[in-house]
Amino acid sequence: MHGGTRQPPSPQLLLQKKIARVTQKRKKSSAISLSSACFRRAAILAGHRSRGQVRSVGMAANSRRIVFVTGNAKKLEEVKQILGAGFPYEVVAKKVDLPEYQGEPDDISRAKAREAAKQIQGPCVVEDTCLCFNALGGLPGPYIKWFLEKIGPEGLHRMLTGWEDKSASAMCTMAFSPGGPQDEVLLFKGIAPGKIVDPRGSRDFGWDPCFQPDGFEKTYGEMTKEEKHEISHRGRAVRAMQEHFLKQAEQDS
Ligand SMILES: O=P(O)(O)OP(=O)(O)OP(=O)(O)OC[C@H]1O[C@@H](n2cnc3c(O)ncnc32)[C@H](O)[C@@H]1O
Ligand SMILES: [Mg+2]
Repeated sequence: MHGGTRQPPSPQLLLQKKIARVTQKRKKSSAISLSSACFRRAAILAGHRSRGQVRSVGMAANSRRIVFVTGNAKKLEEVKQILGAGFPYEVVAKKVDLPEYQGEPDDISRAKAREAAKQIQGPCVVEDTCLCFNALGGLPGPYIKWFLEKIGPEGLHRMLTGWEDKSASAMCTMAFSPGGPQDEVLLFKGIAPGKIVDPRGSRDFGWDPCFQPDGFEKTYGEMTKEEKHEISHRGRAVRAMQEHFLKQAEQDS
């Protein structure tokens, strides 16, 4: 027996329990596919569609699947790892090179999701990642891809020579489009504060070796995937999206 003070269950544990509950319910219900119900529900909530109109959109979506549109294999790998085996939908990847939009991160994510939905002709999820340097007023932000491509992780670190403030934040925005051009896009965000350091660790994925999250002595590049996902921008955003879909699935089952 312990002395009475019980730790509250962690958000991760609560999420796992929810996944188990929804998966169990899904097994019991053969009448309707959860993913189509989920997509319909999201479209009803998000768009301005009647249940009848939405039914056809839901049915067009492949049953029990969420289409994740990205041109980046590493992102896909991480999203699948974060969702884990317990997620009641199969994540299907569609490799499409989407335009790199300019502007504010939320607007970019919405435009990207709408374009992806147009190209694949149905509901889908996209994600956009920003790396924002506080000394530079948030830049490179959504343009990090080009900076990384041209100057690499060393160059990103060197960009802050002359600035005392090395702090930065990594931001991931997952965006779900129910499929229609006028449908509202749902956004799920995850932010990880940290700092830009001289690169250390694996160079397997983007700017991982030069980003050290707050509270850790390791860069993303030095962390195991599990360590990274626990606290990363993507881990946070994907779990927020996962909670949303599980809630919808629970309500619809
Ligand atoms: O097709 P999409 O999904 O847009 O894939 P992308 O590679 O073009 O991705 P972004 O437009 O979101 O640009 C983000 C850049 O940051 C990199 N990146 C994204 N997530 C990262 C992470 O967790 N760790 C390190 N680098 C990352 C990625 O490789 C890109 O160079
Ligand atoms: Mg991109």
